[in-house]
Amino acid sequence: MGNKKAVQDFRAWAEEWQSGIPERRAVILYGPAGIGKTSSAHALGRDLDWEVIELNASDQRTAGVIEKVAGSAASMNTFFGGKRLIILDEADNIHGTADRGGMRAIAGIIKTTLQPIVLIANDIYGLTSTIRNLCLEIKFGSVQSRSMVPALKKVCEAEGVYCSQEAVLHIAENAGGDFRSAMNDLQAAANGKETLEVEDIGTSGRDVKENIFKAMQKIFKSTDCKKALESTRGLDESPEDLVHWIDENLPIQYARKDGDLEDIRTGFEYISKADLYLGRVKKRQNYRMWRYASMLMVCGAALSKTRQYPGFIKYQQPSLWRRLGQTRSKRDMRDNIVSKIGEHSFESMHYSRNNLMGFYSRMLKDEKSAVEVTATLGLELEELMYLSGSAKPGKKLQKIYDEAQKLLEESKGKTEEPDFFKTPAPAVDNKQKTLSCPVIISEDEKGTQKEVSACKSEASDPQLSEDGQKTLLMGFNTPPEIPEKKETSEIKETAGKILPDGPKPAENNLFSYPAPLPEKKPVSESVEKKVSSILSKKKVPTNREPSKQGASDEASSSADMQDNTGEVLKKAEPKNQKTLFDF
Ligand SMILES: Nc1ncnc2c1ncn2[C@@H]1O[C@H](COP(=O)(O)OP(=O)(O)OP(=O)(O)O)[C@@H](O)[C@H]1O
Repeated sequence: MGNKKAVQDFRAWAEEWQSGIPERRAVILYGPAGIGKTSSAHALGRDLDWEVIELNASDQRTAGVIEKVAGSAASMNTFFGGKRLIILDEADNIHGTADRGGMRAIAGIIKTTLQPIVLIANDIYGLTSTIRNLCLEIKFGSVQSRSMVPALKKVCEAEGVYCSQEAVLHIAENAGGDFRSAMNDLQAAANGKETLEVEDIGTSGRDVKENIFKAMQKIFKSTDCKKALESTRGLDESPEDLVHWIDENLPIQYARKDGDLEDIRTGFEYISKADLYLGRVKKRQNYRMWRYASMLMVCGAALSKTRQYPGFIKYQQPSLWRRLGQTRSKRDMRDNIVSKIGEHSFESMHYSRNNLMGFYSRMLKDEKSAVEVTATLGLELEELMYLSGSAKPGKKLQKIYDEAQKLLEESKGKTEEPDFFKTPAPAVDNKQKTLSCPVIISEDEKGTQKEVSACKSEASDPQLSEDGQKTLLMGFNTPPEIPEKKETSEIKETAGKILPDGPKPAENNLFSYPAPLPEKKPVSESVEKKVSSILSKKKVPTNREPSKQGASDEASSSADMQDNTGEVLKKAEPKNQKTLFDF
């Protein structure tokens, strides 16, 4: 129903597929919701007897999923040689965290697909310009209410409900060009009825989008706060959207020829207070505070006028939304580049955007590094333009891009990164090996002692890569491997025999570790000092001999303490090792 021209173009594109591969392998059907875009795609598939595969917004549409489902469907022929129509519904919503990389994947598939692809979108600017350039764009318009009437009547007949002409007309007009809404309204109104009159619709009629304009009128033309609030209650707009409507239209409505801005100023003060509440709602997730926000924005705007503003005003949709829609593809492109940088540098999106993007952009200034950066990140020509800050894809950029593609072709199959980003392998010298592989004394079966490296031989050691590069694990002082059968005391003994130039093994003590502490005084000294100061104050014997005159309880406890400290002092060997006392 309706959209004749759009349907014709769509059909013509499909006919091209019947006889080969058309120049544009994919089509974008775009326009408002509920006007038959998805239905047209399915109808086309049925008319031409094509198999249909649909990926809609409820499916997770990451790059991986799209490549798996649409990619393989696009590159394989059907069993009987017919075509397979791939429908990507709500394609303008493929963004954000979950669908990251999805747009790139779609662009890649469109370039090489052997099967027709249909992208469906409400907002064409929600798609990247790369995708838009690859596709044929077909615009679908709202369905006119007079076109809806026969279709609604047909549905009534099929359902065995009598609908009066006025009732059907009323539903059609109320739908605002959205046939899905009209059908929903018809179903809601006719539910459980055999006849449907216009009065039945009055109560169940939907609050269509156009009502926002009526609500604007109530807010700006009257000073009745209650009525203004009521007009916003049944709207399909949350206070977060409504505030943009009021913000956009307040200065239009309260503009005065004499240039007096007082009413506008007062109105904006209320809007800003409402905005504070909206912020709190978001932060605390306390939606009860929406009522204060609504009250402030609606009543504030209505009561801020000091005089009446008669005459017709054409209320506007929030321009912020339009601007966001227009810049969305740019923001998407930036996020795509940032995600590639993040992937390459193992950094977050946030860090990559704020700290790294500038560096990568500078690397594009030198032609040689630009080719390598482009290849390594897998930049598209448009992304290259964005990152280099060029408005047009000049010859220089095109050359960089082409060379990067060549580089990628050449490195296909190789797993290595281009040299530019390769980390040079550190030289491995014998000294390093000695440090990381302590030598221990081990005894063979005959009781002969031998010096043995704690690490396995280089050739058989999995921690050493082929080119002799050290792995991460090797960089740390891992305690030497100890044969399982040995008792703990034996292990300690073996550990004690570690040669002086090798690192000391960590004692199995929660509070000690073998790292040298050069700037700190040796623990034992400080403990000794403390203890001797206590002892000198208490004047107690310095050994375990019992006091001849009978030591006081206090003194004996000090003696115990000294004894214990002696233990601690012993444990504190070697001197620079940290102990419990240090904490
Ligand atoms: N022009 C039309 N002719 C016939 N039926 C239509 C038309 N528009 C919408 N419908 C009916 O409305 C319902 C919704 O249509 P459809 O899903 O095709 O809309 P859409 O434009 O793809 O909307 P959205 O953008 O929300 O996906 C379908 O059940 C379809 O039968």
